[in-house]
Amino acid sequence: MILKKSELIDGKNIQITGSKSISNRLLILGKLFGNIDMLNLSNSQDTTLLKKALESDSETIDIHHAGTAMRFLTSYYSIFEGRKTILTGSDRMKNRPIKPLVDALQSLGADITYLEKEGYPPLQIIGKKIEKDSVKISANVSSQFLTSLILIGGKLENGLTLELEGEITSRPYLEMTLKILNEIGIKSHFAENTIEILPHPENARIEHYEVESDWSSASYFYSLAAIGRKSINLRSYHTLSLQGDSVIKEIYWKYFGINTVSDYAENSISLLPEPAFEYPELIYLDMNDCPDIAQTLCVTATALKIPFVITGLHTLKVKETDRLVALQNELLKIGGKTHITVEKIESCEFIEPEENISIATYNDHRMAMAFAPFALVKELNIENEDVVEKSYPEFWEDFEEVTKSN
Ligand SMILES: O=C(O)C1=C[C@@H](OP(=O)(O)O)[C@@H](O)[C@H](O)C1
Ligand SMILES: C=C(OP(=O)(O)O)C(=O)O
Repeated sequence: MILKKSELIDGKNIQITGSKSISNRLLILGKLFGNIDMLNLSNSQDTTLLKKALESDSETIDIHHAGTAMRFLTSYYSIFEGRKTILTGSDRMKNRPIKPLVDALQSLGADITYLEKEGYPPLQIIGKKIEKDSVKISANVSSQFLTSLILIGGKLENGLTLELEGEITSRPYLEMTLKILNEIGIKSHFAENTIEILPHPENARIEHYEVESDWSSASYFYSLAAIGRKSINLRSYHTLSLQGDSVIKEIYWKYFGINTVSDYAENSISLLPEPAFEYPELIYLDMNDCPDIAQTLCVTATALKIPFVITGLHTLKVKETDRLVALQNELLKIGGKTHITVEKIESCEFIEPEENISIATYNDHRMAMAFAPFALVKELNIENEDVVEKSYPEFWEDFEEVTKSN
């Protein structure tokens, strides 16, 4: 899809649907502890796939590229007594690790077999009653493994205690899980390297839940506002968010002068660029807590030619693609020479963008959405633009709504 050189239109309103992470947690919890009537559920493909899986009686469940669905369903089917499930996904999913989660579940007594490569999907899972109540699990590969166990913890007779090994990655996602549990009445304790989930008290549940909109999706509008220096209004956002990616407010204020002003009555926020903002000489950030917005930030900084050093990114290698390599390849096309390590990306030099820019997207929705705002600088092609549907199916309509080509 060619994005012509564009400018931002001032003051447009965009409604983004519910957080994919919150929606996916609620879908699993609803199945385990009683149906939850959800407002503003995410319309992402990942959430739709999870919802369909939970409604399906088929033996084979294919969750395509949906990482959280893959991980959350592994524990869910492990305790689904009497159900045999073949849980599989896309080729990429078959190369995204799941061993720490499967090891933990097996040591709790679950019956899980690898059907192809050891340590990776597809899995055969025979659901059974889990009697044990404590397990060790490595916490530095993906927080989704821990969330998966936490979600079923309250369903086990004696609850579940997790002993986390190694550094904890993507921590706000764990805190989100525990806060949602608390909202439905399941108590937990998280101190140092131990997470304890108490058994679910009988009858505790929530019937209705209004999901706040997705902050990772909002990040692309922060990037547009930062590059285009015009305002955008987004709904439905609250000042207090369960999502770690809401830190985008602070990051884009500090480094790009984008002020986030909330309208409480409307549940909306306005992104207002500070006039005459002085850009920093260097952006130095650890994004271990918010890995999904790293691509957004790297593109904004490159578009504005602000040098950056971003650390804490070791999980990017095992997401929809190796995001560090993908970023390095594609940033070069828009004029950003970078150096990458296993957990870091830093800019080295800004050069002229290519004459005919064509951004490869590597089956990764966030590559497409993160690079789109560069159209405010120069025309570019986004290859396989449909990838956005994984998290934000109407992204291109919304992008068109706030921009006009010139
Ligand atoms: O729990 C979640 O909803 C998520 C956790 C994060 O994954 P990792 O913990 O693997 O970094 C994040 O990248 C993903 O998009 C959603
Ligand atoms: C990493 C992501 O998703 P998942 O791991 O759930 O596939 C994402 O949405 O950026």
